[in-house]
Amino acid sequence: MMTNSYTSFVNHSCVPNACWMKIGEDALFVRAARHLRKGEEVTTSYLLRLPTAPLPMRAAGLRTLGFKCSCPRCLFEESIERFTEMSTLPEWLYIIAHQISSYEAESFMECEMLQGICGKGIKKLEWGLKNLISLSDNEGKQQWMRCSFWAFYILDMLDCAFQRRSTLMRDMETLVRAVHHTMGASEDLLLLVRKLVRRGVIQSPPVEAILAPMSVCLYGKLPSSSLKKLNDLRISMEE
Ligand SMILES: C[S@@+](CC[C@H](N)C(=O)[O-])C[C@H]1O[C@@H](n2cnc3c(N)ncnc32)[C@H](O)[C@@H]1O
Repeated sequence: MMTNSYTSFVNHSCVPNACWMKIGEDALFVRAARHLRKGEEVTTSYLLRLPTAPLPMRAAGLRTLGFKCSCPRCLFEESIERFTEMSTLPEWLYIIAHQISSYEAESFMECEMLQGICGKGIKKLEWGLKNLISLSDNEGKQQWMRCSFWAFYILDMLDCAFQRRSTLMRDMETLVRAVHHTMGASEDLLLLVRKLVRRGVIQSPPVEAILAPMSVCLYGKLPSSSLKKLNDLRISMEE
């Protein structure tokens, strides 16, 4: 873990190996999001808004900071775009899907049109991932793409929840693992899954196990009572 004075030397990557941890106004930490190899460059995501988002949105965010990212995830996403055509879906669609899945999960059942579009997009993407990527490094790259479109996956999953509830847990686990693999953590996804557990849409014990590594990235190795206090503090600061 490194603190304020060193964090300004950390470069950006869309597949970072560390994440920011800010406590209060003054404390800024960079903490490892995965095991770091000796000599490996430490990177974080500079994208404060929607860091998990698809390539065009990440690129636009980084343009405002004055550079183009050439990390493996960006290069891969660019190379597969002409097959999946995911960027033909408008940016507002992603933003709305993200807002609904992150903050307004209560109303997810009322978004049939949006869910239909997201579902079609995801089917095309999954087809592309299965058929277009060489088998050698298929798994990791699939994870990156699922991370980029996690809000679409959530809407699609919840849309289908009543027809195939038994697979919801497995799909959710796959998605959380994909985001963890790519980014270390997404606080939005973490909060959403917790919300779904509270509402009884998915069951708690297995979810806790898959969320644990994300919680550790965001808040460190703290007991759940402290995590809750931190989360409550963050939410009350936003209100
Ligand atoms: C906080 S500094 C990072 C440390 C800086 N590279 C240095 O040597 O001091 C931020 C600047 O580093 C550059 N930078 C960081 N990540 C980059 C990346 N993935 N690709 C290109 N430039 C990057 C950009 O110019 C950015 O404005």
